[in-house]
Amino acid sequence: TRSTRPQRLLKAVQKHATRGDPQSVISAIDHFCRHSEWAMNIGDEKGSILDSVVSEVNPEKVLELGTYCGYSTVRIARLLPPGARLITLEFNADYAAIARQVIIWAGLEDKVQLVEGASEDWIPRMKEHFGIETFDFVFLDHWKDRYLPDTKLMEDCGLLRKGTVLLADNVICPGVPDYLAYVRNSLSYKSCYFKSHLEYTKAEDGLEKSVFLG
Ligand SMILES: CNc1ncnc2c1ncn2[C@@H]1O[C@H](/C=C/CNC(=O)c2cc(-c3ccc(F)cc3)cc(O)c2O)[C@@H](O)[C@H]1O
Ligand SMILES: [Mg+2]
Repeated sequence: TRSTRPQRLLKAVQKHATRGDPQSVISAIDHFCRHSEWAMNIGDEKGSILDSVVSEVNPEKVLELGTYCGYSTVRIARLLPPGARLITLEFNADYAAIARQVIIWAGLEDKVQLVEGASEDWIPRMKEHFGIETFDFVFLDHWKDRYLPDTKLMEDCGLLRKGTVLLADNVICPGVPDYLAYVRNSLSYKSCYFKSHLEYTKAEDGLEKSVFLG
């Protein structure tokens, strides 16, 4: 049967990227998505904004919601200091299998823990299962109608501390209106918008950075 797009994306990584070189993995995926098949990776333009926020926060404990093929996982993990850990949640087994291979190709498997499961099931288990008290940085890029409920769940589970940074993809396209209204109106967040473009296109999109104030 015909291969899937994530399988073809992984093939492109294994063909064009150098094992152990995260930048070459990023470039191979961006080239594939720009010249062969569009895929819903954050991409190079918004990816540079992600890079700058991660570098500014310099987090020890990172949570990513929605791994997909692992593109943003690699972007984030390549910038983390030694000993820092990134937990990424992905409930689609096929995508998780591809992402595992992409992360290994980038040589970042020691910094990344890919958990195959749903965010709503695993957020409440971060403390007892992973020994995580609070996260320093959270990247939201899963189903758009889940950003808000999962943010409230992270609050309720005590996983956010004064200064935790949430960075949300796609706040314009496809859009996350309920989440945006919440973080922009809540007295518990200081929020700002980074205007950009939908990955590999000229359409407007952007990232919302929200600092939890406790
Ligand atoms: C709900 N709990 C969950 N727990 C664990 N993993 C979850 C998950 N929800 C979704 N996922 C996974 O995250 C990923 C979902 C991402 C959803 N993203 C989008 O829909 C999206 C869509 C677009 C998009 C934009 C314009 C357009 F015309 C078409 C698509 C662009 C993006 O950057 C996107 O992120 C998948 O791998 C899915 O299996
Ligand atoms: Mg996205």
